[in-house]
Amino acid sequence: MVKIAPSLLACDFAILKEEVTSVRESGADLLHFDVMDGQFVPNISVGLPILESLRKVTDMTIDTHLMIENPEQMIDLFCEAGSDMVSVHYEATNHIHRAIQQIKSHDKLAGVVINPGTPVESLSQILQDVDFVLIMTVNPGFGGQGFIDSTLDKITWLDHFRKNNNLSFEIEVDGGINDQTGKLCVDQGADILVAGSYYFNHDDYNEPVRKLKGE
Ligand SMILES: O=C(CO)[C@H](O)[C@H](O)COP(=O)(O)O
Ligand SMILES: [Co+2]
Repeated sequence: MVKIAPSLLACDFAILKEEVTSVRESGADLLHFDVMDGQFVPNISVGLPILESLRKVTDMTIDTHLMIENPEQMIDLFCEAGSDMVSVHYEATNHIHRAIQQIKSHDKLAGVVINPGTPVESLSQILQDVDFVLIMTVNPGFGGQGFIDSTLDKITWLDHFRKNNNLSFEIEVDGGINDQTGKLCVDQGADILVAGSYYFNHDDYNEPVRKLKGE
């Protein structure tokens, strides 16, 4: 069964605790936490103080997506602040193995992310070492953008790669996910669907979870 990860970027931060309670009750599986530094992406979002507060009010798995330059400088802090999963962009570091090992040294699940313009084959040397791969299906930096169809082939490629090499990393997708694009991704082998605007635009959060899970 596919896992659903609402992206808190689209929630109402003024009532974060209530939002997180509603997300849990909706049957979602993970909390996706987007960190933007204004350098790697042209936007700034939330950081360590919000993550620490979030950790205090939920036992849900927190999936931290670091859209920041030089992630090695911040990985320890984001692990210690309460993340359960941390992903770093392949494009943001010259030393992806070091960054992945740094996350794992905290006993956290480690993921690598690629932008829509980055070929998925670039990941072939790191796939043995990661717990999950995050395929960006929009250019990162903003919620509410349209799904880029050409990213679907990357999911297919990853699904074949893991089967052919007996690997068990999960495939997560992020950006422009709704019930239709979500189904396309799941059909290609995606295991985790991140949904921001589609999820939080519903009055009843049970509905997007049901639809994204194809129920
Ligand atoms: O990483 C992200 C943006 O860079 C977000 O997770 C993503 O955009 C979710 O928002 P939406 O579902 O509205 O596209
Ligand atoms: Co994200």
